[in-house]
Order: sequence, then structure tokens, then C-alpha cells
Amino acid sequence: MVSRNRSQVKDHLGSKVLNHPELRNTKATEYMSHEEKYRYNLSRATAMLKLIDEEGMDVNEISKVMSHTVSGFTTPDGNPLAVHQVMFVPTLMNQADDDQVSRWLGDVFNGTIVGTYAQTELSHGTFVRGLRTTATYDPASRTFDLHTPDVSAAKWWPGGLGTTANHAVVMAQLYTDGQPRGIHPFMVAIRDRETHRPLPGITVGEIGPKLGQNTLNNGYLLFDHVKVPRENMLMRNARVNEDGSYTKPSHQKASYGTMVFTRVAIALDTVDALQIAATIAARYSIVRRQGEPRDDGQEPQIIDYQTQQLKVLPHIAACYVLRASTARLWEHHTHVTSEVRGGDTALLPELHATACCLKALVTQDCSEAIEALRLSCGGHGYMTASRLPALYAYATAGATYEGENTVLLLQTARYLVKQAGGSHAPPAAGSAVTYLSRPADDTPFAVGSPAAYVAAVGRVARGRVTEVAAALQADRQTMPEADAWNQSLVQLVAAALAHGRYFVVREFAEVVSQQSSSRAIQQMLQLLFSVYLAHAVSRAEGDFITYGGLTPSDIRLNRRHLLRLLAELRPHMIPLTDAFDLPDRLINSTLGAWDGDVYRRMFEQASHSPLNTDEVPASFHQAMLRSKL
Ligand SMILES: CCCCCCCC/C=C\CCCCCCCCC/C=C/C(=O)SCCNC(=O)CCNC(=O)[C@H](O)C(C)(C)COP(=O)(O)OP(=O)(O)OC[C@H]1O[C@@H](n2cnc3c(N)ncnc32)[C@H](O)[C@@H]1OP(=O)(O)O
Ligand SMILES: Cc1cc2nc3c(=O)[nH]c(=O)nc-3n(C[C@H](O)[C@H](O)[C@H](O)COP(=O)(O)OP(=O)(O)OC[C@H]3O[C@@H](n4cnc5c(N)ncnc54)[C@H](O)[C@@H]3O)c2cc1C
Repeated sequence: MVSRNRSQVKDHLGSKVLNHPELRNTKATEYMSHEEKYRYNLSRATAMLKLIDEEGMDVNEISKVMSHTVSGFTTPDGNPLAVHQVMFVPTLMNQADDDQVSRWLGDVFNGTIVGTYAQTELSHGTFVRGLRTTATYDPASRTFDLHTPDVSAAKWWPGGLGTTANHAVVMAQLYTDGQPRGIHPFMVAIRDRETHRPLPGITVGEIGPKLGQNTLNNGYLLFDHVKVPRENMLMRNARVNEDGSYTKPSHQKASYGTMVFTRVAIALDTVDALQIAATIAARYSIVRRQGEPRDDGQEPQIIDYQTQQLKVLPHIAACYVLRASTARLWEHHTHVTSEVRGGDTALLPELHATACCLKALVTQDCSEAIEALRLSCGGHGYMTASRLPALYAYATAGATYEGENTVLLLQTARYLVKQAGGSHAPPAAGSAVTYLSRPADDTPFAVGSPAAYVAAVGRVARGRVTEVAAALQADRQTMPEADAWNQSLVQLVAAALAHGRYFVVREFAEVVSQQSSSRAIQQMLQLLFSVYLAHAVSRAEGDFITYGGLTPSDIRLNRRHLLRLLAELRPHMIPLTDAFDLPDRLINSTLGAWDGDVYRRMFEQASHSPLNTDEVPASFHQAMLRSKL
């Protein structure tokens, strides 16, 4: 592919996806059976994968195409190949050694091997060290024995495992030389490549319906003493030699690398869902008129209600702020990963801490925002055809998978309190935590000054982290570590979120200051940033008084300031959402099409209900009359 700038890449790939011969004709899936939905979504996911292959896309381009998976166009009910693409392939690329890469990757790219990432078990997801699937090495046969000790250790959840994948990267407890060596990844064939039947010793199937994404094809998997060749343990990091001797990885958590990558990808991707929801709500809020007619004789557009502006506009600002900061995290991840591959793991702890808190902050903010946007559309937002319920189901899944958000925030907090207490290696230049070892930024708060807001967000983060670090330190003198930690959990989570917010606003401040293409764009970014900051203060007023240096009078001024900013942003709402450049077919919403023809579309979608096929459905006679109601 020739080199293109970011927006050219987006246009190019967007039109490739929308006009692809196997993708361009869409069907409504609401009334399909579970099996039909799966078939439809799988065939579209396969077409996407072929497109990625034909175009020879790099990881950035793949990430843009994959981000279409959230849309109602490509895989409206969940992509059964998402985990193959986002986790299985990257795990092979980063955790298999060179021989293994050359042994498997050809078959992966020609579609013979389709994989999943099988880590979570029925009884353990969060506490990875507690996984109970075992891989016991036998030097005589040079094989691992993979075994599920009981049903609670069944793998449960892996995407694509249900009926799609024929291979899995299985995370299991390694035993060699009679010693437990911790969690390691194994490449395991689970279904026959030709017949797709489960291989001997394997029990596999799909787990059933969920809140959403029902064609993600989540599955279960059990092993009954399945023999796996020695060469199938992924050996870029740790190794088991033929005689069973064991070589440790360069970093104790090297095998957790796929999770770091996926957290970064989820943070980036969930903003796409928010952009779609914001576009739907913005367009609908213009079209919808309701209330006492005004002087012009017309009922007001609902967006002109101040309350509606508060429900919709801050989330449009959030799209811009979160998109920019997650894109920078993605770039940072690329840089750190190449250092780690070169053997330098110094930047890994902070990358892990940042990825954890951004994945948590973004998925939490986006799912709350999408729900607020859904409510902003009144009753019609409750309809499946608005697409808002599916977008919510998508975003909220992100709060659980790839590390439940509370647990991830606690990982970040662990890093922050160590930094605050000086018990971690000092941060590298450009680190996101240097503010903890410097005096607080005492820029006085002034409504209307983004720099003053950023400083206040920083003081909140610093105050939250140092306070909980001190409380933890004090409790450690009087009680066991686990109890001291538990005493502070709620405050630790709040500290990590405050740190995440500071990261986001600092990154965006830099993006705004570096933006040089036009004065008008600069001003618009400033306005969006001001809305985001004023809204952030209004959501956490207590924190800004307690730690941020704001007075009650500042808080009152900020409330008024936010409402003024919203009124200022209101005329730009449609251009700002149009700028996300989301074609109607991608949005796939009765409420969010570009032409605003909402009511006709709503009637049109109702005509698809099978209950409208006959004037009196057969069920009336079969169920109601028979029961003699
Ligand atoms: C070529 C292809 C390219 C494709 C590009 C595609 C781009 C796609 C773009 C968009 C599409 C996105 C579509 C998204 C669809 C995604 C589908 C997702 C499906 C979901 C999958 C899953 O959920 S998989 C399962 C995930 N499970 C988890 O996340 C479990 C969470 N738990 C843990 O991670 C760990 O147990 C936990 C970290 C909580 C604790 O670990 P533990 O071993 O107990 O460690 P601990 O004692 O607490 O800490 C010790 C020490 O280790 C440090 N540490 C922990 N983890 C890491 C790490 N990952 N990296 C580095 N360091 C780590 C920790 O901080 C401690 O450090 P010290 O304090 O001791 O210094
Ligand atoms: C749609 C979907 C797709 C998924 N895809 C995959 C996949 O492809 N592969 C895969 O391996 N897994 C997958 N998963 C599993 C997912 O990674 C786990 O569900 C997730 O990591 C959460 O773990 P858990 O279910 O054990 O939750 P739990 O840890 O049991 O969480 C329950 C509650 O306990 C709390 N809690 C747990 N531990 C602590 C602690 N130490 N401190 C404080 N609170 C705690 C949590 O905060 C939460 O409130 C998927 C899950 C979903 C929903």
C-alpha cells in the first residue's frame, strides 16, 4: 500500500469496506435466529479479514478497519473473528519465537488456522495466577500434558472459541522438573482443520446469550490429558528445553503482553462507539421538536433545552479529547513494545499502569456517556433500531473484559503509590508520573483558563495519590499488607481515575498547542477542551474543592461557565459530529441518518416485524384463545 496520511487512510479504507462486494449489501439481523445471526456476522468478519490480507495492511490500518467492527454495518452483532485478529495473531507475533512464527504464521494468514485467546476460566478471570489448567512437561515424550482438573477450571469466555476457532493460545500453569513455573502460553489445536470436529480429549462449545455482542461466539473448553508437542509452548520469552530445564523470561510478566496491547486497542476503539452514539443523539436532537410553540410558531428543537445540551454536548467534546489521548497511548505502546523486543523492559511498568487506567477510564466514561445519549433520545432511544442499545452493550463489555475496570485501576494505583513513596525505580524522562515527585502546580484557578483547569486536575490527582499512599503507609504499620490494602481500595481506585483524567487532559493540551493548521480549528479545539474541563470539574466538585484548590465560589462560577460554553458549542454540534465522517450505512440507526428523516425510517423498520406479516398473527389463536383469557 502506498504511504498515505491519516485521513486519506481512513477515506481509502472506509470506502474499501463500504463498497466491498461481500460487504456492501446488508441485511437487518434483529429477527434472525442465533444461528442465522452468527452465519451472517461470520461471513462478514471473514470478508473483512480477506480484505485486510489482500491490502497487506499494517497494524495501524488494521486497527482502523477493525474499528469498523463496532458499527452496525460490518458485524452488527459482534465479530466472531475479533479475538483471532486482536489477540491470537498479536500473541503469536510477539510471544512465539522466530521458528514458531515461521511455522504457523503462513497458515494463519491463509486462513487455515483460526485462533482464540483462552485464558479466563469459570472460576478465575481476574486473578490470573490462580488459573488451574495445567501443562505438565514430560521429557520422555517431549510433550506437555494439558489438563482441566474439574469443571470450575474450564476455559470460559474466549471469543470465537464457541464454534469458529480451530486453534487456541491457552494460558496454563506450567509444571516442569516437578516445579510450578507460573502461567505460560501454549499453541493448541482444538478442532480438526478439515472436518472442524473437536480433537480427541477436547470438549468445546458456545456459552450462550449475553447482554450484547451475541455473535462474538464466546466459548468453553476442557482438556482431558491432551498431549501437546514441546515446540508448541510459545518460547520468545520463557523456554522449556528438551530435558525439562526451564529458562525464565526477561520480565516476569512478559507473557501478559497481549493483555497490555488489547487494553490499548480497546481504549482506542471504544471512542468509536461513543462517536457513533454522539452523532445519532446530535442529529436526533435537531430533528426532534417537542414542547410549547415559540414565537416562530414552531415547537422547540429539543437541543435548545439547556438540559438536553448538558446531556449531549459534553460527550461530543469527550469524543475529541479521548480520541486524541488514546491515539497517543497507541503510539506510545508501539514505541515501548519495540524497546521490549530489543530486551529493554524499563518502560513496561509505566506502560502497563497507563494502559490499565486509560482502558478503565475510557470504557467507563464511554458507557456512561452512551447511556446518557440513549436517554437523550427519549423513548426512541430504547429501540434496537436506534442502535444505541447495541452501542451501550459494546462499550460496557469493555468495562469487564481484558481486565475488570476496578481491578485494572488497582494495578495503576499500585504503581502510583509506589512512585509516591519512592519505592519504585524513578520515572524516565517524559514519564506521566513525574508530577508526583514535584511540588504541586500552584497556578491559581480561573474560570475560562484551560491551563488553570489542567493545573487543578493535576492537583486533584496528586492530592488523591499522596493521601491514599500515606493512609496505606500508616495502616501497614498496624495490620497485615492485604488488610491495609483492602482498607484503602475505594480511595485507591479514585486516585487511579484522577491520575487517568490528568493524563488525558495533559495529552489533549499538548495536541491543542501543537495544532497549527488553522486559527479556526485551534479555536474550536480550545472550545471543546474548555467544555471537557468544565464538565470534568462539574462531575467531581467535591474533589476539586478538597484537593484542586477551588473554592465554593469557583464551583458556582464553573457551573455557569459550563452552561455558557454549551450554548456557544451548540451551533457547531452538527459540523462537529459530521466531522467524524461516519456514513449512514456504518451508523445504521433510524435516528442518526444524515438527512434526519427519522419518522419515515422508524415506520419502515417496524414493517419488518414478523408480527406485522398477517393482520392477525397465528399466535393469537394458538396462545390467547386456547388459554380462554
Ligand atoms: C497484527 C494484528 C493487529 C491487530 C490490530 C487490531 C487493532 C484493533 C483495534 C480495535 C479493535 C478492538 C476490538 C476489541 C475487541 C476485543 C475483544 C476482547 C476480548 C476479551 C478478551 C479477554 O478478556 S482476555 C482475558 C483478560 N484477562 C485479564 O485481563 C485478567 C486481568 N488480570 C490481570 O491482568 C492480572 O491477574 C493482574 C494484573 C490483575 C494481577 O496479576 P498478578 O500476576 O497477580 O500480578 P500482581 O502480583 O498484582 O503484580 C505483580 C507485578 O506485575 C506487574 N504487572 C501485572 N501485570 C502486568 C503486565 N501486563 N505488564 C507488566 N507488568 C505487569 C504489576 O504491576 C506488579 O508490579 P510490581 O508492583 O511488583 O512492580
Ligand atoms: C464479552 C466478553 C468477552 C470476553 N472474551 C474473553 C476472551 O476472549 N478470552 C478470555 O480469556 N477471557 C475473555 N473474557 C473474560 C474476561 O476477561 C473476564 O470476565 C474479566 O477479566 C473479569 O474477570 P472475572 O469474570 O473473573 O470477574 P471477577 O474478578 O470475578 O469480578 C467480579 C467482581 O469482583 C471484583 N474483584 C475481583 N478481584 C478483585 C480484587 N482483587 N480487588 C477488588 N475487587 C475485585 C471485581 O471488581 C468485580 O466487581 C471475556 C469477557 C466478556 C464479558
